Amino acid sequence: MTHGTFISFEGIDGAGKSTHIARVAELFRQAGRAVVLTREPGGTPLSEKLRELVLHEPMDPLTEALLMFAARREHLVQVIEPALGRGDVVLCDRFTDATFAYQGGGRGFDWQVLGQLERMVQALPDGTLRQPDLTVWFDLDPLIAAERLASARVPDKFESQPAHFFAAVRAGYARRQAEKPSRFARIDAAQSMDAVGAYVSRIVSDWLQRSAA
Ligand SMILES: Nc1ncnc2c1ncn2[C@@H]1O[C@H](COP(=O)(O)OP(=O)(O)O)[C@@H](O)[C@H]1O
Ligand SMILES: Cc1cn([C@H]2C[C@H](O)[C@@H](COP(=O)(O)OP(=O)(O)O)O2)c(=O)[nH]c1=O
Repeated sequence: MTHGTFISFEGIDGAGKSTHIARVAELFRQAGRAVVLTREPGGTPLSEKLRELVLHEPMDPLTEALLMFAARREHLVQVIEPALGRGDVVLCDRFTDATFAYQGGGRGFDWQVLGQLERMVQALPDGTLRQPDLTVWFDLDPLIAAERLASARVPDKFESQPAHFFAAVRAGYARRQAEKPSRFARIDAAQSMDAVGAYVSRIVSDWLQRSAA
């Protein structure tokens, strides 16, 4: 079966993911690859409806985690798996690491239960687990992220959380990286936009070279 390339982009709100994803898409297109640019929660009409709910309605932490995974399941089946089957590059603004970081780290929801949901939702027919081939983690001090966001946009439910919530989310990402170090590329997102952009490009170029070898 053809297998494309699946890259996720992670980090606390305001770390700079959205700024750099379009540039990564361009790099792959220049290399002749078809690119699917998508996001979570979201990426299908139903998942986008679920996104509206989870980003704006207060709810119980289990309900929140289940809706994230429900949106993900739909996204996997409708968009991600077909694209990988065609051999495309899927660039996803957040994936399951965000659930571990936000619902696990930030909200304190049980890490093992999240692992069970992950195995249920991301199981492939051959019994393996769908995971990104590469996860680019924009790591940033929550105080710097808050300064950036203050002048950037109206905050949603998550973005209105206090700095200690984002410190816990950041710790959640660090825990995920420690569990799967080979999948993660950590970027010091406190650097200038140009420096971060150059580093992201280098990571992706290395990836292109490796996948062409
Ligand atoms: N390296 C950087 N230095 C300073 N400001 C940045 C940097 N990267 C992004 N920004 C700004 O910070 C804000 C949040 O960036 P964004 O890419 O939307 O973050 P995210 O998608 O991770 O939430 C935007 O106004 C963006 O222009
Ligand atoms: C995918 C995912 C996102 N989120 C949160 C993180 C973000 O605050 C929010 C939406 O992410 P994002 O698309 O990065 O927001 P924006 O478009 O405003 O940059 O959803 C979770 O809490 N759990 C998840 O599993």
